[in-house]
Amino acid sequence: MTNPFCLALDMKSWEEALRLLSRLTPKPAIVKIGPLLYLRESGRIEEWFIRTDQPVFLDFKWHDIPNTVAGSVEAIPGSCVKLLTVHAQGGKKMIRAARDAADSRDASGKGRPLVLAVTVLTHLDGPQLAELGIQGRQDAVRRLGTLALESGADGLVMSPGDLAMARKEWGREPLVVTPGIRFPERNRVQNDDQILAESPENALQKGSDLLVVGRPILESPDPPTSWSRLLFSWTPPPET
Ligand SMILES: O=C(O)c1cc(=O)[nH]c(=O)n1[C@@H]1O[C@H](COP(=O)(O)O)[C@@H](O)[C@H]1O
Repeated sequence: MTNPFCLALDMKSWEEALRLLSRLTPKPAIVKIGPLLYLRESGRIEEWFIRTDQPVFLDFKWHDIPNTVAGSVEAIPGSCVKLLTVHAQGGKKMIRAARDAADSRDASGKGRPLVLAVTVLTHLDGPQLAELGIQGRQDAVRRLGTLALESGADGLVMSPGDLAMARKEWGREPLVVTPGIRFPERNRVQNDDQILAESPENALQKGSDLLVVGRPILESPDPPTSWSRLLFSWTPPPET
């Protein structure tokens, strides 16, 4: 990765997405495309997938029976998708099916997307988790994360508030991706649903490998300046 930043393209039009991307320097290491944009612009996105060399994080958070998830991974067009998501709650067999399908893409020359397992969604607070029968967020992240890593997931998605526990539990090795990033000095986004959000500085310091950032850039009155602010939070490693 050229930098530890993923831009979530959660907008309604593909033109808007391309226009925003063209204004950002340096480019995000990877751009995230999920249902919000894909379902509106699937035709153009699929064409772009075939010809782009921009790394893509395809975020459909699959949570289905193993056969359906494997078939969905196989169906991804082109070879630009480097990261994809499944829900850890889909269970061992589903995660393994996603990983096997990712491996078989590699065998057929399409490259191997890394399979990320979403542990506990970053909007779920204590009362909502209790309604789901889950007592204790970090305990659930630990349990689901271990299950996912043992089932072939390459990495985990979690809130930055879970990072300290994650690095203690699994060490530096697994790839950990964190949405829920907010600039403390300009923390308001519309309908904000992230709990345990952290500044980019804190998330990096606590050991996040990839920060997923959407609305703080998309809703900024000046996206290039907000993007520079984000980049400024990161110290590139010394060149060897
Ligand atoms: O898998 C994800 O990317 C994801 C998992 C999660 O638990 N929480 C979460 O917010 N996300 C995604 O991360 C992005 C966060 O966007 P902002 O809250 O606008 O910065 C959105 O595209 C979400 O779909």
